[in-house]
Amino acid sequence: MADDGMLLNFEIGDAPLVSQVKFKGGRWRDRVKANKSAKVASQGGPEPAAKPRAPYDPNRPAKRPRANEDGGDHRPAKAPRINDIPWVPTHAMKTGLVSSSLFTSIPNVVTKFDEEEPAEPAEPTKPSNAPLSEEAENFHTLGLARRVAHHLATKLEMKAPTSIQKNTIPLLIKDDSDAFLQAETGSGKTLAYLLPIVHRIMELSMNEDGTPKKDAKVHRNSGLFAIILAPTRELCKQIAVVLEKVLRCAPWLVCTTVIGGESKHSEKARLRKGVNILVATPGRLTDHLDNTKVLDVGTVRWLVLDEGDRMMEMGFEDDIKTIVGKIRADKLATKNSEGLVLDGVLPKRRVTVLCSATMKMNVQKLGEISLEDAVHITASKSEMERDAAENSGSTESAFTAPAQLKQSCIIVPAKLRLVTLIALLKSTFARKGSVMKAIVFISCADSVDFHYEILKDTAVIEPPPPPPQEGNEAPAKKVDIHIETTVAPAAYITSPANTKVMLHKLHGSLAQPVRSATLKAFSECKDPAVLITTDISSRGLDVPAVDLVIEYDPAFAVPDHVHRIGRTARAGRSGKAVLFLLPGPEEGYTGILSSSSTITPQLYESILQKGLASNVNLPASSRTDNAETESNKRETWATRAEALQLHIEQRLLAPAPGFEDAEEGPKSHRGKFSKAGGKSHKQPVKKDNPLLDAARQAFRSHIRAYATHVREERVYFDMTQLHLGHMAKAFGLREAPGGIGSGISRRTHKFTPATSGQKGGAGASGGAKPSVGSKSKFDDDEFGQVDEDAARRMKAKMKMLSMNSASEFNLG
Ligand SMILES: Nc1ncnc2c1ncn2[C@@H]1O[C@H](COP(=O)(O)OP(=O)(O)OP(=O)(O)O)[C@@H](O)[C@H]1O
Repeated sequence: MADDGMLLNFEIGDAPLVSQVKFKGGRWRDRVKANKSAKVASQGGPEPAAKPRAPYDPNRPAKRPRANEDGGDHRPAKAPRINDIPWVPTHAMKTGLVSSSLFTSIPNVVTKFDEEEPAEPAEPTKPSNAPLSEEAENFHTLGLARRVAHHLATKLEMKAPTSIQKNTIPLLIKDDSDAFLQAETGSGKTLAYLLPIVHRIMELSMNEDGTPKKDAKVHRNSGLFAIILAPTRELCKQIAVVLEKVLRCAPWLVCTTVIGGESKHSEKARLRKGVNILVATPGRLTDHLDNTKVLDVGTVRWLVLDEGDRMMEMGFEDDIKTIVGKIRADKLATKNSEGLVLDGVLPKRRVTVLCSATMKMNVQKLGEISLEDAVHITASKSEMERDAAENSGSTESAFTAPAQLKQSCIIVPAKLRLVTLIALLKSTFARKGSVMKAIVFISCADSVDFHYEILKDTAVIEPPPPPPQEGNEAPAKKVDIHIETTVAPAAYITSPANTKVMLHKLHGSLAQPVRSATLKAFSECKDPAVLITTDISSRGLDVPAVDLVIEYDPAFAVPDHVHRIGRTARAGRSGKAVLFLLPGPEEGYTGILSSSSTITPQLYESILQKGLASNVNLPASSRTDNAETESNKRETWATRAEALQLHIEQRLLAPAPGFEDAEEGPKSHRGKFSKAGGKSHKQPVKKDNPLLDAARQAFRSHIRAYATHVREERVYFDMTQLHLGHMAKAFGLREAPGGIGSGISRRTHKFTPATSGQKGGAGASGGAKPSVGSKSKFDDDEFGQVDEDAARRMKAKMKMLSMNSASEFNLG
């Protein structure tokens, strides 16, 4: 592929390469300039390193004095003009394309950085969501049957409960009140509500000595006792997997899911066979309650609403009202159809449990719909933490990130975002074993698609091996067709230590089997892996070994940020979270985040330096020789960043396959010519590279998504302050494409990711393309609230853009 060629040319600083450059085509001025620089380069001069460049000092204060303010220039040295760089990809010369500098006209960062790297605390921070000490607590002493406690300890390697489990389990075993469970991400809320439910259902078939009854054993047809609702199919599946593991100690009990994405017929068939615990998405359950007669909720004693606030946010309020109403309306059966007495062992009333790590205002509303005299159960906090939470007075601040999670932010100028992201991922995976899994959160599906395409290896996944020949014993390797377009090696992120890093993408516009298979692939990947995703992965997702979360686009609201970063540092494990912010108003955003946790600012320059310090960990396909040569040592991170950006821009501008072939002219012409007996007229038809289209679409969706930050936070995420031209650079584009204005006028903080086709998801977090079975996420009807102010600001922005169309990117 042409891209590969460019990757090869990305190997920089090799003199022999320069002498092979022949400049043809393009504008004559560019050819003359290019020939001049090639001639100079072939005579050994001027090398990038020879240019006067301010040495980079990572320890310098980030509050950068302006150039000459203190007699020196602390900004990265101006990168050489592209035509002066002898290793510039030949394609740029051929087509007369020139890149603008990444380091010019970038806004000042006002955040103050520590002069020195913050010293590591003498003692590592104590995890706040870890299991308690085994000596002090165990599951049996909380009231769980010995059989369950033993199963947890021996089969699931869980010997002691977490704090929220310790506080919830005894209460839900003894008491029949409604409950609101609230604890940090990764603190084990799922088992906190599952274990008491399983324990009490199991009790129906246990003797007093804890042995299973011989005759009256509960089986799958004994009744549906509990329904667990969760907002996304992924989360439902995850809950079902945990439940299945627990139920291995009571194999006579059965759980299943009704979540859509498969035929209703097969879901009905499973319900008909009988089920004791059902995990469902609200939309699908409502459908079954309306249409599936076999679904009898008379015996249901528990209704759990996991991630309740998210369900409200996704527009499931009406479904939840319907479900609660139908369950409550159905008379509570004291005996099941087989005459088994349920009261006394199971709760005497219908118990509702609401669950979340954060509490948005809509949880209160959900509480009003579903809870009656609920007990508020939280994880035990130290006195100091409780005081801090109370003193802060904020409703959201009580919900902090796990204490052991290390948070930092990078203030990156828009133009440098993409190269900084690549540099960060490269340095992250530079050492073997240090980071196994990273999640990158991006605001919309189109942008996820684009970044996946840019970061993946151009040679996608190995084709499936041929079927075994007769006599050939080797079993055929199974390749999951669902992940062919969502899992690929990551070309830019590899290092000599980690030569294989797998890239995954996930968003709500993908078909359900693809989503499930991709998540499974990420979760089970033995190689280091990166997941690029929308907020669809922010809630409840429990993937072991996620060491790093990168918020490349900030969350649309603070609670979403808390959930996103909570994908790491789970159950006492360590983890890091990095937030990308733009210089300017966005820098103030850390103020509202750091009321509950410390966020250390990092210099983007040091990220670039770390990630692009050496040439040897460039994409495998671009390496002609792994040895660190003298010439590539001379390169600086700034020129490497320029080269990387240029390379990406070139990939976008490379002609689409078939561009060089002359194509038939328009049909009408062809007909005319042939009728007249003339020669068939061929004319080249320009086709844009699909990657360029993807970049433009991603850019548009990104800008639209930017407008959907919650109203209170728009002071930090201010559309009017966004430099669209600079932002375009972060998508490998040389100028901002048009077409952003339409649709921007309508926005809402009730953005709804198209997570599953359960609800036609509107909004940015799920992506800016139509979800499965839904309309475009920016369709007018999808938005509940019209923001005329946003429309006005956007129009002004677009006007400004068209006035400045001779932007700095139109250099060619
Ligand atoms: N007692 C325990 N001992 C060890 N590990 C546990 C224990 N309880 C739960 N875990 C593990 O902790 C992880 C997080 O659990 P879970 O997904 O229930 O957290 P959560 O509080 O629901 O998080 P979130 O709010 O992000 O959804 C899981 O991998 C789970 O297996």
